[in-house]
Amino acid sequence: MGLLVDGHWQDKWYESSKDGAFQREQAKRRNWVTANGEPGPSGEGGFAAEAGRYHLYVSLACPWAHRTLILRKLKGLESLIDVSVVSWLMLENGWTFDTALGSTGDKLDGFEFMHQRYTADTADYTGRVTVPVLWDKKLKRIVSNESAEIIRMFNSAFDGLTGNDLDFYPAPLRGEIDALNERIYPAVNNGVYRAGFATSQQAYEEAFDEVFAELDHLERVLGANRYLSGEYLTEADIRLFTTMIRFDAVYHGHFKCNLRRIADYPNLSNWLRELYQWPGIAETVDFQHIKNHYYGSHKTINPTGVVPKGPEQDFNVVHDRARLSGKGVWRKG
Ligand SMILES: N[C@@H](CCC(=O)N[C@@H](CS)C(=O)NCC(=O)O)C(=O)O
Repeated sequence: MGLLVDGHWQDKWYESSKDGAFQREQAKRRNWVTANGEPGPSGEGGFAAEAGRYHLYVSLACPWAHRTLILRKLKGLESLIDVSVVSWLMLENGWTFDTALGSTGDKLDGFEFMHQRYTADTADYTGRVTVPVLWDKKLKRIVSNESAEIIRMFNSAFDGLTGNDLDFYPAPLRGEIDALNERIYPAVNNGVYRAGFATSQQAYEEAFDEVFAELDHLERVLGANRYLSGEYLTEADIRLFTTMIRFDAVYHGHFKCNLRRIADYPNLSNWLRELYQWPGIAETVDFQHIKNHYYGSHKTINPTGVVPKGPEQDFNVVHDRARLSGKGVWRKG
């Protein structure tokens, strides 16, 4: 674990604030691929949607990268946007490339380290070296290293090439989806990390309480709604899914979020199984990478690197969500 300073790699664990709270760095590359190359909501223009032009770097362990893999799959982008999968192990060199356990190596340049991808973008880059990264092979630049924005690009920019009309961020539901994301990101997606990476009792307990208060709330929401925003499955569900699928296997133990398991929440666990069984989603889930990465890479939390064998889980068990009315994914047009 480390970061680049003026283009040089430094091995350094996260610095928590004075009160022991974990702080996640803001993503620094925020351009957008758009249908015709016009600028998106942030960054510069010049990134037009083209088949084969962009390459996605992911870790199968990482919940943020996982979102992008799911949207790539559900939006039919697999033949247009190829993927490199980093090693599950992240130690003193940060994310590295190998070809063990389904990792692919760096398919573009055969780099050894992910930080080389960042310095290929900017020779004197300063900041953390995170995944996912969307790379432009034509301009040899990072388009974006912000998953929340990469999934929005995938939702629309390539539609003219794929003909895929599924909409995970439909205009009439945007207010509701934004409100869900604004609650769920700090309390749950990042909340489990704030609990796990806290270096003081107080910071841990605050994060822990927020995680479970929000899960209790979501359990009630999913008692009345088939999906988070109602009858349609949206990006809000996908963003929550990648945290929920990891919860009982890693966040409950490794990040000490152990008040309850997701399996103990009837609505959340049935909703989780429905999403897991959604055509295409299970193929994006890799528990070997997930468990090995967290337990093996965070030596400050688990110095031995020993990976627990359990829990026993079967996400293919039938779910009960058809009792609530649902319309699947919104279609454009
Ligand atoms: N804002 C980013 C966060 C990505 C992120 O923090 N990824 C983690 C992996 S789960 C990472 O690469 N961490 C390496 C580091 O912070 O040094 C996004 O959502 O895309």
